[in-house]
Amino acid sequence: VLPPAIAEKTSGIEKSVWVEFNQLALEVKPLNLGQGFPDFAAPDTVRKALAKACTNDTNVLLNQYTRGFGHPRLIAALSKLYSKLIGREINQQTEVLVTAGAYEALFVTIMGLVNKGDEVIIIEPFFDCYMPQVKLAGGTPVFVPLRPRKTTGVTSSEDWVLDTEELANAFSDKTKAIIVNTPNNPLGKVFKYEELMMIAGLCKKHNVIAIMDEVYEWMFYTGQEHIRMATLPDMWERTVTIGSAGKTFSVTGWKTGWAFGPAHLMKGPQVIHQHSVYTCTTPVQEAVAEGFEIELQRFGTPECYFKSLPAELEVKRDNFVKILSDSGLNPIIPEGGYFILADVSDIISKINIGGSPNERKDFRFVKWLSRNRKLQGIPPSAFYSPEHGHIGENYIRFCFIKEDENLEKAGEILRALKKDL
Ligand SMILES: Cc1ncc(COP(=O)(O)O)c(CNOCC(=O)O)c1O
Repeated sequence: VLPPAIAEKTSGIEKSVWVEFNQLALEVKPLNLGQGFPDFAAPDTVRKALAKACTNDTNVLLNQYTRGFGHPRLIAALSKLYSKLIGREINQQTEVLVTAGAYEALFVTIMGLVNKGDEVIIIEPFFDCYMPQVKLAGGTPVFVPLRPRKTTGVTSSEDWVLDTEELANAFSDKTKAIIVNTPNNPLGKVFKYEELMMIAGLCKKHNVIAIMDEVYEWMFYTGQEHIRMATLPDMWERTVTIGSAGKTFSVTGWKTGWAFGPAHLMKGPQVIHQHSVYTCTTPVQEAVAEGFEIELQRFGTPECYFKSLPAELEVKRDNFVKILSDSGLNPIIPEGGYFILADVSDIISKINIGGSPNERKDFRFVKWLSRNRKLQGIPPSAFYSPEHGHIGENYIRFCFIKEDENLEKAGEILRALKKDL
């Protein structure tokens, strides 16, 4: 008899939408508008910086271990950038932690702050790892969904709002933290000042920490602005902000992220980090640091990558909204991020998508579309709790940080599907 293997703490969190649908993509080889990464080259600034770091004959130690909480050059760049954005001096030694992607920043923050039995409020739709990470920390996730105020005609992520009473009722004396993702994946909602102030008020009233997932902080479109919770009155001391080099510089394969906040909130995450990943890749951190130094030089100009990328994405977004509308899918126009949800209930009602009845409609539809029309998205109900999955299951999520020709190809596939129905 073999010893009992998998740890009990993994029960209930075995599934991962990324594992399942990346496997499908490998099998089917569809046009993949599923997982969020660009299908075009990353900016030369950081690519050249990485090549230089790896092959630097004067500083050969760039291929060896660096400082555990973050490579000094990157910590300095992050502190300089965010001190400017937050409007306060961020201490390089105690208030910034570099991690293996924002994924790890979320993990060490939740593991480092949440005690067994603590409740953590998660606003839906949410980046799927929040729930399993809260459970691994022994916490209890409490879900509060954004709900659409408007579902007919052209809609926007702005139409998806929190019911303030429902949110207020979710707080209890056990609530330790609330996780807010703005700009939001998969909706693309950019939380407004008033919405963040409402959340901040509840955090202060119940002495709750705000864990802000801001990996899409530069990707907001005309008429929008990204407001940082840590800048709101009396919120610095109770906010941990999380960022991603993968999203900021379009290098998702580099798996480098960060968390920053007051020293008393960073201590726990640092302890978890030092006993798990301990230190992140040195040459990549060197290259990301150089990337930030370059962008800080030209900060605010149209050439700055933090401006040029969203400008390029907004054109892609508007083109893809038209492609979806022309194909009979009702898009929710995102205010930010690089994903778009489209209502597919009309299409689903006209085809036999098959699949097992205990699987949500959107999971079955995404598999059907990938296998039968070689176009892959992601099922949005994966970004909901089981009880609220019905809110997302009439949609499909597409990623539009893709070459224009690939977005056009997706349009051809979808228009052909509409014709066949
Ligand atoms: C909100 C959010 N937080 C955190 C992360 C993780 O960031 P990183 O890649 O830096 O670990 C991501 C990356 N998402 O990409 C997968 C997808 O949705 O297709 C994210 O969207």
